[in-house]
Amino acid sequence: MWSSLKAYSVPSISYDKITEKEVNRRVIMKISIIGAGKMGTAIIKGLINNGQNPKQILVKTGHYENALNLRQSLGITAVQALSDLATSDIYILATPATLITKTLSELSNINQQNAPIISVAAGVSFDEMLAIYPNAPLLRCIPNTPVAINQGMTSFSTSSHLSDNQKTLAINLLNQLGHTIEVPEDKLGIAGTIAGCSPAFIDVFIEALSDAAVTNGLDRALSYEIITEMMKGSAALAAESKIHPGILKDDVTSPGGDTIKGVVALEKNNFRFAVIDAINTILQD
Ligand SMILES: NC(=O)C1=CN([C@@H]2O[C@H](COP(=O)(O)OP(=O)(O)OC[C@H]3O[C@@H](n4cnc5c(N)ncnc54)[C@H](O)[C@@H]3O)[C@@H](O)[C@H]2O)C=CC1
Ligand SMILES: O=C(O)[C@@H]1CCC=N1
Repeated sequence: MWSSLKAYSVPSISYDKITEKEVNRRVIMKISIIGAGKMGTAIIKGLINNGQNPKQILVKTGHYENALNLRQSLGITAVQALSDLATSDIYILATPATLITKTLSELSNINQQNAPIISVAAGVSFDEMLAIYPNAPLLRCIPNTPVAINQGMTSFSTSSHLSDNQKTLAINLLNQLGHTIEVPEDKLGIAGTIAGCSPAFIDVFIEALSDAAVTNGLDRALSYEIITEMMKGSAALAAESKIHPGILKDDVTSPGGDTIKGVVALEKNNFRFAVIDAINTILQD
């Protein structure tokens, strides 16, 4: 059922449907999440959805009440102080970027097991973090909100202070959330932007297509179903066939037909440039 502006929820796991492969991928380690807003919560949902025991997910939020609410809804373990996370196997920093260095400074005093630290903060470099916590076993990544349903696209970079075992542990965790790609740190900004920010552009596009559908008399919920199925299929066709998008577009545009008229109208309205400009504007920041 399509809801307009309501929070989504991830369906709970049906254990009888879990395959052997999934069982093997299930993790039992203690995961600490520091900051559980939109991204932290999406990661928690993805991990639980993949079979992680929620009690083994320790969550520290800015306001303890938020962690308690997550305990109520997702069954995680809420903690009050960073010092409660001393024996974690892995840390995920998902606070606003402005709080990352302060959090790392505190973490440097409590990370008893020298556990790997994953930062999801956009724009906070290894140099900035290592200046605060020298030799920290860091992995930087930019996930996107579909990690909540294990269909995320996460780009990541690793610091030289991450051992092979620490790297494996961290990447195994990210792999539970969907597709992952390692990139050099100087490419993390652009890779993270096109995957991390663009879900919002896609959502605006879905909304706009739906508005057009409703303008032309189609039921709102039906339009969302048609649009999202169309997007899934189009993305899958491009991903699986690896055919150039220009050729896939040509396949849809029948000579003298409807689609080319729509494509021309998009070009008239600078559709391509609007998209390129959106990404460039983000990166200019
Ligand atoms: N939202 C997204 O799609 C993506 C977000 N990110 C990154 O994730 C991070 C968080 O972004 P959002 O979740 O969107 O923001 P948000 O504002 O929803 O979440 C931030 C959370 O940090 C918590 N927090 C504040 N002070 C804290 C403290 N002292 N200790 C622990 N938690 C504290 C806040 O209560 C809040 O829940 C940012 O660094 C952002 O760059 C990265 C990729 C995608
Ligand atoms: O808007 C932001 O800053 C974060 C980073 C990527 C997606 N959301």
